[in-house]
Amino acid sequence: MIRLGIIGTSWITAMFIDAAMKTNAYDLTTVYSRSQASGEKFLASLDIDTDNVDVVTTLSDLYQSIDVVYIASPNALHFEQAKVAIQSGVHVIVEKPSFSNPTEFEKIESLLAKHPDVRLFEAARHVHQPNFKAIQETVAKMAQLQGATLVYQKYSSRYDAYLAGQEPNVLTREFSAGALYDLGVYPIYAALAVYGTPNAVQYLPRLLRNGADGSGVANLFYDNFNVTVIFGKTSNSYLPSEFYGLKDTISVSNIAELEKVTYYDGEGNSNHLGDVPEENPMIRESQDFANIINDPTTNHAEYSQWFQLAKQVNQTLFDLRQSAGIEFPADIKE
Ligand SMILES: NC(=O)C1=CN([C@@H]2O[C@H](COP(=O)(O)OP(=O)(O)OC[C@H]3O[C@@H](n4cnc5c(N)ncnc54)[C@H](OP(=O)(O)O)[C@@H]3O)[C@@H](O)[C@H]2O)C=CC1
Ligand SMILES: O=C1CO[C@H](CO)[C@@H](O)[C@@H]1O
Repeated sequence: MIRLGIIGTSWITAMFIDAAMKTNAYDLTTVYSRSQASGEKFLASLDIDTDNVDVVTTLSDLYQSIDVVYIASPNALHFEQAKVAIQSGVHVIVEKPSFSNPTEFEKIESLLAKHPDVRLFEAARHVHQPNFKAIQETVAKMAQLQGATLVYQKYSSRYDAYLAGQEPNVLTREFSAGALYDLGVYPIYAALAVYGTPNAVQYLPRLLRNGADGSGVANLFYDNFNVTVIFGKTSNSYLPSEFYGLKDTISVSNIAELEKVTYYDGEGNSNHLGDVPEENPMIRESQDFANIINDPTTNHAEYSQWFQLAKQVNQTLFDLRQSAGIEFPADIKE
């Protein structure tokens, strides 16, 4: 069993733990929280046997007792927490977006080179779903690609707090957040996983009063087509995403959740691709990561592919941000 520790005690961590337990590959051993009380409260909220789980409040206590850490803290904290994990010989599963900028990513890559037995995964759950593989395989068969329109726009419960005058982490540049890094990362990941790295990018954001982006439209320019990406945290969209061949189209109900994937041929006849996803969308990624931790040699090519994709996404998010003049304090810390 892989000894799992976690950082971050919000709902997404509970979902990851549920997924990890369902794979039967992990054993939750340690919860890290800034406060003992909130760590214990989180532990008590889990629907699993937690008798042998410790709550700790320092990273050194966390990292001495685990094989892998799942990091779901605000984005700007990922770098330091992952760095110390790697230095401690602990594998890392870091939530999207993994790091604030390419400088942080490259520092992590250099550190990993000094710790060759340690693996780092970005938790981009959608690209591990069978329905995502169905999209990739179908696009690969399409004649004369014409690009895509990808949408992920979801009203943030934290936008209520913002409107009431507060500064929730996910809507601030201080925590390397905003619409592009929080939600845009899903369609950007999808575009790069399907089409590779774009030649050029452009981002037109709508900024909040604090300079973070609340919503926006991005364009990714490839040799023969463009990908338009629409995302935001200030309203809900029910538009599907689409990938275009010359006459045929793949329509996806939601590019992050991938509940329904439909193929339309040139005459408009449709058929469903893939399957109904599991209720917990993190099961596939946690299983994929466990396979690599348990057998790093056999699964090395797959690991390298994901790592390179994570690196390209990190660079693309940064380039998009640069094109819009959005700076994060983490860029200055470089
Ligand atoms: N894959 C997915 O579907 C999702 C992924 N995410 C990702 O998970 C990560 C966390 O997001 P989210 O839960 O919204 O983040 P939050 O702002 O809610 O913070 C998460 C946790 O981090 C700790 N924390 C909060 N503020 C601070 C701070 N100022 N300093 C240090 N620690 C802090 C808290 O844990 P404690 O108090 O116990 O220390 C908190 O529970 C992000 O990277 C996000 O992108 C988020 C939602 C869904
Ligand atoms: O990845 C994510 C998916 O949805 C959440 C909100 O519902 C986001 O805030 C989050 O970061």
